[in-house]
Amino acid sequence: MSGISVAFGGVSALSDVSLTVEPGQVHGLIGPNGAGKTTLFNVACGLVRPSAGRITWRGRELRRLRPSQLSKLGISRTLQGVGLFAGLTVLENVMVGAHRHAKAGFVSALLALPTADKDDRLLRERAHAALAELDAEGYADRYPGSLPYPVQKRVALARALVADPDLLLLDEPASGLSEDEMHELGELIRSLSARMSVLLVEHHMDLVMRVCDRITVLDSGEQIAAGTPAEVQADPLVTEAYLGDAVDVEADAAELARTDGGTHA
Ligand SMILES: Nc1ncnc2c1ncn2[C@@H]1O[C@H](COP(=O)(O)OP(=O)(O)OP(=O)(O)O)[C@@H](O)[C@H]1O
Repeated sequence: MSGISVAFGGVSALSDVSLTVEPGQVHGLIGPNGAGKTTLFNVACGLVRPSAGRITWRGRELRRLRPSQLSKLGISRTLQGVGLFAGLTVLENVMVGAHRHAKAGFVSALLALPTADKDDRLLRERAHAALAELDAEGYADRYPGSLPYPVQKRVALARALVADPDLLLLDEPASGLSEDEMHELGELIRSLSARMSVLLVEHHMDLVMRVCDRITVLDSGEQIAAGTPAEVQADPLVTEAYLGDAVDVEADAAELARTDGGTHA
């Protein structure tokens, strides 16, 4: 993505931001609250159309990227939250992610049309394998709503991985996870980079610093730094941006303490 700008109702959310995810690398996107991370992620997914800038994928410019094109392009994503279909089993949810590999298409496979038998078997095999990789195969026949949140997140990741993407877009995959689960997620993301590129939007700084090859830092819609984890950590602009955020949080807490909200906190 290069020179990306986005404005919501005339208010600038991103201004001239450029970011390249190199093949086989994990690229982190960080920044304080409201920095524009989700907006840039949504541009990469085709959910937000930039007012300026270019999106290029494998040397070809994507003029009107739509979310529905992503899987054909070899791009998978997980969004904040989990977004699983409540009425489908875990296995069926993951099969939805594999549909680009089915000749007859997922719908005919789900309806078990005779021509789709072979596809159906292949889809199931792929989905089982993806669940096994995420250590979630035991939940294949369960419905998402009955599962703990961290397991739902693993299923959502399996659904993204089953398509065997070349680029995986992850929006806050560690939210709601325990320390141990986050550690496992870090190992998984590192191992994935052997077969795909990853764009990782994440608040947990230790995870980002551990797994990323390169990091882009946004603040108030502008790119303030980019480089290796060590370079970014040593950049005074980055420290300043995060300190500003910490001061804001402290000021918010002080404000809250002065109001009724504080007495009930
Ligand atoms: N749909 C929208 N309509 C109007 N303004 C928006 C919209 N989405 C985001 N914004 C604004 O754009 C700016 C960037 O928001 P964004 O959610 O991308 O930041 P972020 O870095 O992901 O923040 P956080 O870490 O809090 O999730 C913010 O000022 C936000 O209020």
